[in-house]
Amino acid sequence: MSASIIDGKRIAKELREEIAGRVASFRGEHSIQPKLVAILVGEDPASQVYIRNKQRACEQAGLASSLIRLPDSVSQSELLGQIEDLNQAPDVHGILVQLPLPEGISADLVLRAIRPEKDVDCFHPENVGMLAIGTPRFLPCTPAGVVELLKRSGVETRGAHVVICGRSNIVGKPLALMMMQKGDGGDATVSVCHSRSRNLEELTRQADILVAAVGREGFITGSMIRPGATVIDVGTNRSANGKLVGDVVFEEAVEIAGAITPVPGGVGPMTVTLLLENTLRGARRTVR
Ligand SMILES: Nc1nc(=O)c2c([nH]1)NC[C@@H]1CN(c3ccc(C(=O)N[C@@H](CCC(=O)O)C(=O)O)cc3)C=[N+]21
Repeated sequence: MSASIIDGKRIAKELREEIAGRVASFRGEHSIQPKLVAILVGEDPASQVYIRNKQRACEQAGLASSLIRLPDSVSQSELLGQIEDLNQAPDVHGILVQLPLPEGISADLVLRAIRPEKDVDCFHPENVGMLAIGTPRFLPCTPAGVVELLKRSGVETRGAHVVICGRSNIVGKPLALMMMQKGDGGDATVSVCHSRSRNLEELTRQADILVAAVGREGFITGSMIRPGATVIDVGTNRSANGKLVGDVVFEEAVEIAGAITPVPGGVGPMTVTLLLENTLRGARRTVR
């Protein structure tokens, strides 16, 4: 048996074209070009890939984007000053500060400094709170990308047991919130596993949908997957040979799963696409 491959690249392209259409009509109606500004501190290689793809995607969808590069040595207060300028700028609708940040800068403080109405990552505590109570302002890009990918590949989440490996604030935790929510793309029974979980394999084998969001190459092996399950690989790890790899041992998993996302070409392109959607949403707010 061999799993069907969920083509994130193709699905992201489809969604991107839809967004481009909506951006065009928004621009026509309001004469405003939605704009995203990303701040990159230092030279994190994973962030470089993300930034490159983001810039290109913005261009293709008709969004304005710019990148502010700051040196590793930048002080926290300088960074906060930059953010405040962007908070005030009327032509900026989305602000994204690339993570991880260098030592000596508090990510917590920085993320709180971003004006919640421009927080296209959905990392600000106010936006996380709104998501948690079911009245989201933005949907966080990677979790929303996962939900959209499942929806568009016909994987039913309603009543399904979703097992998420990883409890980060960026992926595991918000994805759990979204998938347990009432309604379309949600209504799942959600379990969240992490490094302290006992009998991990016993838990993952119960999954109808298994999400790997651990950040460790080779973490999910074939024996952890129930035959026929859908496997979503959120990992973006840099392998020893320089290649981008996920958390799942793909060659094993593809023989057991019913459907599986590859890395690259799975969740990654969806993350970038949902960022475009959020930037448009940020711009919409200013005309309402
Ligand atoms: N504030 C913040 N928000 C983030 O969402 C965030 C971040 N910081 N820091 C870095 C990580 C990493 N990340 C990726 C997103 C897309 C791809 C992506 O497009 N991957 C493609 C392309 C791979 C390639 O071009 O080689 C793929 O998997 O097919 C990769 C990595 C977002 N992150």
